[in-house]
Amino acid sequence: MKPADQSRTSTVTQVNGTLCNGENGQRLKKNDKIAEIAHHFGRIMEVLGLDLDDPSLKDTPARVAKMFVNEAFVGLDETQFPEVSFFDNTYNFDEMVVVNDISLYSYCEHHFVPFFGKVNVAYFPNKKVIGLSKINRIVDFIGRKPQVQEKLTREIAETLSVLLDTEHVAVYVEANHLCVASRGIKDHNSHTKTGSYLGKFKNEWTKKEFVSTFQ
Ligand SMILES: Nc1nc2c(ncn2[C@@H]2O[C@H](COP(=O)(O)OP(=O)(O)OP(=O)(O)O)[C@@H](O)[C@H]2O)c(=O)[nH]1
Ligand SMILES: [Zn+2]
Repeated sequence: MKPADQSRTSTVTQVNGTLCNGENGQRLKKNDKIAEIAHHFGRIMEVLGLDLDDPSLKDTPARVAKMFVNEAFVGLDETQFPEVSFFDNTYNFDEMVVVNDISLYSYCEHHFVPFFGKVNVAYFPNKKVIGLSKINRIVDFIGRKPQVQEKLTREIAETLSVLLDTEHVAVYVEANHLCVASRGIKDHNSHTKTGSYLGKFKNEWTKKEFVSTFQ
């Protein structure tokens, strides 16, 4: 099941048989998106004074465009949301399930440079239990688009809440932002921590039990 199946999310539009994100007027097929981005990225390189005839640089515009659409920003295309397998909670497990240290790669929407780190997720199962690796896949997918850490944290929590049909979800993200570390203030020691606590996790004791698994 994909969250696009749920009423909560749907910015997807069908264009010429291909599903694209329609929110920003980007009603293009995937290959047209790649061609368009390659054209504009090539222009950026030219404006910067780079030689597009250099054998090492000539394929860079197309390479970057493919990377943006298929990898770095694939999370903008909801049709690529990972397939998720569920299992009936026949054993009636109603304790906290925690997954720690999920790898995260994302992009700052202000500077278009990466931020990356770790995500911790917990939930109380309702009628469904999710395959463990699927939580990592969902975090990876939601990470792969330009955004701020606060929005990312909340989106992971809300998506899991819908998919798992439980209001009891917690997400904690710790990340290093290259826009802070490699430019601007150039502070490579600081990192940013954000949490989203839904349902029972608003209770201080429950939140503490979750936080104690990684701090
Ligand atoms: N709240 C939040 N801010 C972010 C995130 N990623 C980047 N930023 C901040 O977005 C802000 C953009 O500020 P601006 O003043 O417009 O940009 P800037 O002149 O490049 O700012 P400096 O980074 O301070 O050089 C910066 O303070 C960034 O640190 C994020 O995930 N969450
Ligand atoms: Zn930034």
